[in-house]
Formats: sequence, C-alpha cells, structure tokens
Amino acid sequence: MITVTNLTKRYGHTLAVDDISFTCAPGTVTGFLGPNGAGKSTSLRMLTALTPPTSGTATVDGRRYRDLPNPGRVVGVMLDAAAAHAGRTGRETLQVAGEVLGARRGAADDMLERVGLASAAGRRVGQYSLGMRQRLGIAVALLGDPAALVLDEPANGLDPEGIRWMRELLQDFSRRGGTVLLSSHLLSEVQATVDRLVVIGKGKIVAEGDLAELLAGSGIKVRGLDPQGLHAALVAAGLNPTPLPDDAFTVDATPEQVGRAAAAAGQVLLELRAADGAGLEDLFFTLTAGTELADDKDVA
Ligand SMILES: Nc1ncnc2c1ncn2[C@@H]1O[C@H](COP(=O)(O)OP(=O)(O)OP(=O)(O)O)[C@@H](O)[C@H]1O
Repeated sequence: MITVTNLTKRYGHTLAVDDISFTCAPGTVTGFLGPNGAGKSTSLRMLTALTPPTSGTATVDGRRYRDLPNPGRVVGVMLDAAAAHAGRTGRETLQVAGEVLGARRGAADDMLERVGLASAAGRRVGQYSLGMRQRLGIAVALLGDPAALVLDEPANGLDPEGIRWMRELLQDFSRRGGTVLLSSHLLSEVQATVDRLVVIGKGKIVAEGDLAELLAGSGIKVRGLDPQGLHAALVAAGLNPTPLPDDAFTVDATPEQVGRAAAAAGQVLLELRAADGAGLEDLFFTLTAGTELADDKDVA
C-alpha cells in the first residue's frame, strides 16, 4: 500500500506540490497523470526520499522510504531511466544493483531475459536506445522482488510494441497482488494500463477515481446537422451544452431528454451516445493548454 498524506513541496515562491493525499492499494495500477510541470516528479521524488517534503508524509507499507532497511526489497523505483551509468553494460548495471539488494546469483541474467535485453546484456548502456534504458530501469526496479513499483513516465521512449510489453508486465505484477504507481503526461498512453487515476494540475489533485468511473461520468455526446440550431434547442430546454472540437456537444442529461429537446426544435441528430470520457479529455485539454512546447521537447 502506498499512502500519500497532505504532501507539500515548496521551492522558494513555487508551490510545486500543494497538499496532495491519495492511496494506491495492492492489486491495482494507479496512473499519476498531469501535464509537464504539474508536480508529478516532485511527488515521486518525495515518496522515494530523494527530496524532503516541506510538509506531509508518503509511506510504503506504512513506513517512509528512508526508514526502510532495504528499500529495493519493498518498492522498486524507476525515476530517470536516462540516468543509468553509460559506461556499464546492462548486465553490470543489474549485477551492481543486485549486490546492493542482496539478490541471488543469476538474478541479473534472469531479469535481462524477462525484460527482453538478454541479447544486449554485454553492450554498454550508453549505446542503448531510450526504450532499452526503460526496460533496464524496469529490470532494476523488479530485481529486489518488491511488492510495489513507483515509475516516472515508464512509457517514455517505448515504441507501441514496448508499450504493450510494459502494459502486460505491470498488469501481471498487479494481478499477483503488487501495487503500481506510474506517472504520465499522456492520458492515451496509460488509459489501457491503469485501473485508477490520480490527476494532478499545478500541484493540486483535480480528479481521482476508478478509470471506468472517470470515463463514464461524462454525460451524453450529441451532434446535429445544424450545430447552432441544436445548441439553441438544448439551451431552450434548460440543458447546458458544452461544445466539443468536432461541432458536437456534451450534455449532462439522459439521451431521451436530449432527443426530445432536439425534436421539439425540429433538429436533425447525427449522433447521440454516451460521451466516452470526453469529460476527462476536456479536463486534460484544459490542464495541458499551453504546455505543447514542453511536450515537443519530450518527443525530440
Ligand atoms: N529543484 C527544483 N527547484 C525549483 N523548482 C523546481 C525544482 N524541481 C521542480 N521544480 C518546479 O516544480 C514544479 C513541478 O515540477 P515537476 O518536475 O514535479 O513536474 P512534473 O509534473 O513531473 O513535470 P515533468 O513531466 O515536466 O517533469 C515546476 O514548476 C518545476 O519548475
């Protein structure tokens, strides 16, 4: 169990993380989602004792990371896969990590096999692609056979096949009772992997809950032949339409209410269905507005 309670971090005048609280239960994969600069990395760094909190606490299995005698045996961590020692080979990286953890002999090679790096084990990490470093980072995190994983942007640099591999690995880990907390700045990247979401914007939690609930709780999507006429009809019926980019609207009402409002005004409907998480996407769009430059930097 990962428990974050009133966690806060201030850098001078910047409130990077502002009084956040949430828990991650065993057997679940939680996505920690937010745009660049929202406070994800700072939160994960506080959770893993790399940065002291200004106030609040973060614990894994009831203990702060820095109080764990052999933390890698309790929680596997990957915060910056690119930071691995470039001069070491993949095998050496895992052997060094294994010594710290007291892992059994042969664990490094078994793990290289598990993450698909066996054939690259003797190559220097400096020659690895970002995706290969992510795999190596996961291998280091898993090496101590921990019950929890904390991963900062694990999908970064992975190709679609790599993302699928990561998804299966994490879901398998959670099915065996493990607890996973992973961060991402892309909803689409983690949507198929996580069971729960904690959404953070400007240091504060702005949404939290089961993925299915967050995706479902977004009303009805409706699109008509005459968007302006449909908008006027919905407003006249006392409904409160929110415009979507494709000339459609979301409405917090039943399909029948929307259908009747449109019929009363003679409006032809082209689409009337559950909104598929458009509300969550809208929320994310609002949060990420203005951060495109930072996203481009990540891709480059
Ligand atoms: N060491 C630091 N000194 C001063 N400000 C910092 C420091 N680390 C982070 N910040 C600031 O805290 C805020 C949150 O940054 P953080 O890196 O946690 O966000 P993030 O959600 O992880 O974004 P990214 O995905 O870009 O890393 C930002 O405004 C950032 O500039």
